[in-house]
Amino acid sequence: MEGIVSLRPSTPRVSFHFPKFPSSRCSIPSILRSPMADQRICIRAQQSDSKDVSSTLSPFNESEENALKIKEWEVGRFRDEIASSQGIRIRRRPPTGPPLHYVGPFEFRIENEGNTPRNILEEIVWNKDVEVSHMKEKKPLFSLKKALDNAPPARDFVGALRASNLRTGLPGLIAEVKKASPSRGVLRENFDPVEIAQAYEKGGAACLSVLTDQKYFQGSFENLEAIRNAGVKCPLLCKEFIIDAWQIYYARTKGADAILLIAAILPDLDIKYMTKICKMLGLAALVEVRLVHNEQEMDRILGIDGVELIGINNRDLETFKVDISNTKKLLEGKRGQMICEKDIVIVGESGLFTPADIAYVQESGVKAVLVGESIVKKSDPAKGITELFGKDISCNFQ
Ligand SMILES: O=P(O)(O)OC[C@@H](O)[C@@H](O)c1c[nH]c2ccccc12
Repeated sequence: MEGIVSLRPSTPRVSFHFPKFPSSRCSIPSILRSPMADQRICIRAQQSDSKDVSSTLSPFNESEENALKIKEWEVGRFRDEIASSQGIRIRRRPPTGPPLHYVGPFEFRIENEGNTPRNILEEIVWNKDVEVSHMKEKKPLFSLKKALDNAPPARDFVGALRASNLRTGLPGLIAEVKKASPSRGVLRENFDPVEIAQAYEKGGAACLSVLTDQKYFQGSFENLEAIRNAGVKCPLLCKEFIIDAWQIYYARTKGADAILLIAAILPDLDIKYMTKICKMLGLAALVEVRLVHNEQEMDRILGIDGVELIGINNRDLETFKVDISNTKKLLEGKRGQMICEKDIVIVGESGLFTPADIAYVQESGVKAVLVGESIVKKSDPAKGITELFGKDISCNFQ
């Protein structure tokens, strides 16, 4: 693949080609030998007959602020490069050209795929990046750390799922409090999060998942907080697109007992780091992999120590396609053995509507399910749970 660099000096325009990324992307040497370094060399070579060019081109002569911008830009490119070596196609931010001062008097631009997200997941992540940076300005980490002292205690999310599985002989239910989604639109007009949460608890849910993303799911942290403060005993998963460790602290201050980490967005190092933060805060981390076309994500996550809970999302968040039929294939053989050895709880997520769906994922090795649409749409969500499982799983019943 070739990238094109255009230099637009006040004098004649110069443009030339350079290899955009080295083909092998995983080794450290390829990272150290960054495309940026190649560009610098090219630019210097192109400009070598003009006077004093190397000094104006060198970032080391820029002001500190410019040098910082350049570093940030380079770090962003390295991060995307590392992510891409792990099969992650989601870019954390819209691609931008390097800071203008990178080449001194020249305007420097890389032609890229444009600043349009490639799919809905990438769009959500780009929006989240802006949203989180605003939130961080309002509540810096040190103030969140102080607020942790007043947060309600974290409860055992994974323990509740295991206990429910033992009690009912069926997968433990994580019932989702979700008003809307980009793929299904508004699911419930008359939406009272606390009422729904209480109905789920009454119906036998082991845990709840509360959407907090506002823009795409019409959720909120207020909903999470209200459910926690209403005295609902089921442990709560904060269903958010986490791209920054700050969000984990924030979720905890709002009463979350677990958070979601999406393998399609986060490179291994982020997952390792964030899992450790969760442990430190007493939170469970549900690490989500996609079922559709994706064994690589499962293998990546199985290779990370300390992961206790893996969700297999039957919906591909890039295309919205739902398919549960590969669950069995993904969980058999060596992977199944590893899951057993590590005592990992597998959660089947999305697109589950009938007792037959539940039976199928259970036979495949799933010990818990995450369900939204099929129960949140019901006028009585507690009854919806009984219909979904084909039997009453509430505590009162047994
Ligand atoms: O409503 P459903 O099809 O039962 O799906 C629930 C849940 O799995 C889904 O909302 C979900 C799974 N992973 C996510 C990540 C972000 C937002 C939402 C999700």
